[in-house]
Amino acid sequence: MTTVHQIRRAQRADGPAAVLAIGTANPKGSMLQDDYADYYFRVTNSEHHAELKDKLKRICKKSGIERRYAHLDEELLSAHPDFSDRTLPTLDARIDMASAAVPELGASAAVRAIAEWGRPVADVTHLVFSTYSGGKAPSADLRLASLLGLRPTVSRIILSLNGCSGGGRAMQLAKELAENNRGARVLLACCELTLIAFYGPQEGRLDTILGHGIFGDGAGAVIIGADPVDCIERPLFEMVFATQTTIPETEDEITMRLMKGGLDFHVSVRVPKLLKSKIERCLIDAFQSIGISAEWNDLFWAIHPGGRAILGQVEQLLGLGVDKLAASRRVLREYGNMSGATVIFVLDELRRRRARGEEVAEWGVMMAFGPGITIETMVLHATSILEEN
Ligand SMILES: CC(=O)CC(=O)SCCNC(=O)CCNC(=O)[C@H](O)C(C)(C)COP(=O)(O)OP(=O)(O)OC[C@H]1O[C@@H](n2cnc3c(N)ncnc32)[C@H](O)[C@@H]1OP(=O)(O)O
Repeated sequence: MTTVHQIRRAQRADGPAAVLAIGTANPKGSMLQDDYADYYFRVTNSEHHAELKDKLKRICKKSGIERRYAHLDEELLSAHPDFSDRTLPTLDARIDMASAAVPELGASAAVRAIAEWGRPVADVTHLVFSTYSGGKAPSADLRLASLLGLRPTVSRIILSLNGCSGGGRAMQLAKELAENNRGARVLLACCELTLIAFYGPQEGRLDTILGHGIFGDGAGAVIIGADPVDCIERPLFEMVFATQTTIPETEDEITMRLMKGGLDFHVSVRVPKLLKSKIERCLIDAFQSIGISAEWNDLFWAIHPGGRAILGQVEQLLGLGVDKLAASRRVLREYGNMSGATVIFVLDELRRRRARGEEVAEWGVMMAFGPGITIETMVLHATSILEEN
């Protein structure tokens, strides 16, 4: 007679979950960071806030960002001039706009990931969708499933308001799903559109200036599964170990709240230093848990580029060589902080570097940070197949 234990074993995958394909997408509209302060103060009719404009110019200059993408362009803003005033009730209109645009951009990224994966869309068993830009049910996950033609039995999960740790959280969840369900193929999509949180400047609200200076729009999609099918699926990164850590008593340091005028957010100036105080502990604990002793400079790094200062603090703390955070820096430079989607772009950049023959270590770490303050840490192993892609 078959035992429950045998059934359980048969239900689980044999090997670790792996990233099998990656796709990314951005809205068509983009802007050079050098032009952003002039644009923002002009379209929000805020030229009279001259000091705030100067501050935004300073932040843009020091941000390490060259270009950012946004769905909300001047044409859409002229149809919704009330978006510029955070005291007006615009949440309904923003949610309507996001409900269409978030799954559409997510689908663009997912189509690329699925094409690279090489298997039919009907083989997707689970969908994990993460966004801070939604606010209604059924959510973007259902619309995305319909846009892609996923099977009606696909198991859907929506993660909401995880902020910049959303991509890391979704990756860990997808790993658990893939390893605990033999044959599962998880489509992870993370799409963040700033239209939910775009409004004019206000005296005394300096985090509004910071946010408008660094956040951008983007979507990342990943196919995750264990026990890859020979000759069809090509694992890029094996997902070896994952943890989540919360820094105690920091719940007020990064916050988001849906208000009648859109998503209100706060990012304290202490964030880079608070992260610096905890990151090495997370890394030591992660590597000790799997019995690997790691020299930080012998790893590859996929750190969420939340801001130039965060990358600087991590680099200094860990004594990293000058090129170790190059993938994160490049993504920050070319797209800005796309919140939860950003780490997916960094993984994509790392595998491209390796495909071009640049040296990428065998073992590495992905880290993402969000409200909590939450630190998502995942130890990754780059497979040899990566070199042949
Ligand atoms: C949303 C999520 O869930 C997760 C996230 O990713 S949250 C976002 C995380 N990102 C951050 O916290 C940004 C980290 N900060 C940085 O990268 C850098 O400080 C920066 C690019 C903003 C500025 O670069 P810098 O080298 O520090 O320059 P610095 O001269 O010290 O600062 C420039 C200005 O930015 C201001 N500034 C820095 N951090 C700020 C913050 N959190 N809020 C408001 N203003 C801020 C400074 O006060 C300074 O203002 P003045 O010019 O008026 O003095």
